[in-house]
Amino acid sequence: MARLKVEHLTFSFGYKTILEDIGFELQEGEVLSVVGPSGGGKTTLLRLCAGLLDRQEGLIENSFETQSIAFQDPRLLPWKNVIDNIAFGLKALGVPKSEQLQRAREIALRFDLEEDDFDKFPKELSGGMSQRVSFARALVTKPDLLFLDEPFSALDIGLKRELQNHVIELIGKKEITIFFITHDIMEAIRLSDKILLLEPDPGRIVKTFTFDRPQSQRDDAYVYHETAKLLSDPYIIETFELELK
Ligand SMILES: Nc1ncnc2c1ncn2[C@@H]1O[C@H](COP(=O)(O)OP(=O)(O)OP(=O)(O)O)[C@@H](O)[C@H]1O
Repeated sequence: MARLKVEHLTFSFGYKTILEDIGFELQEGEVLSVVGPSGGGKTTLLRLCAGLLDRQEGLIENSFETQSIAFQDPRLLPWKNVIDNIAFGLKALGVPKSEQLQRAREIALRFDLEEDDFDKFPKELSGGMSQRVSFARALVTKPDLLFLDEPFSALDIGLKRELQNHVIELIGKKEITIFFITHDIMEAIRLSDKILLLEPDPGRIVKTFTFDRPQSQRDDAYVYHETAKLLSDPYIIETFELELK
């Protein structure tokens, strides 16, 4: 079974220690979230795990065969239209052109992009549309491991729920493993099997929360209840510097 295993990971930018002695395991089919305050090192951890930054101390073992990443900022190629942006990863995998276009169109429609939008270039798209294109591009290759760096944070509530539901569908089919970073505890509870709480300066994992109920059965009542529970947890209160009322 594939897994991402991290042990005693410590990382610095210059003289500043950003992450200290991080350890966790993400098993195939699981969703693991990292939550914590801004600047705590979440993106740095994701970039290390995805191989975008070189490891300094500690161990990272990633045995997933394929992976992709969706970032908060869509990072579309400005000279390619919607469909070619989505198909870009398939081209790199050597998928024939006609199949690239067919798969890109299918996923674009599933993400509620319209035929009229397919020929548009990134500068002609709204923020929400760009985000959907970016998300479609990450998923079109059917990666075994998906890294999500706050991909929903700039979206309106309707669109956020829609994309989250799409992720929940994939999770239900056990088709994907997800490493997810977010500021949003409610979002993390909706989607995750496990949440790691990252305390800043230097970034350390101070607590792990686990959720047994399948994501497809987490209704609003469950999510609100679990959120309220987490928001009264002393580690969450201290890490996010929440004031008790
Ligand atoms: N390339 C870099 N060079 C130097 N310092 C960096 C670099 N990238 C990030 N940092 C610093 O590392 C720390 C952690 O940043 P990181 O982006 O990982 O945090 P984060 O928890 O993802 O924050 P946010 O939630 O705001 O995105 C910050 O102090 C940031 O200024």
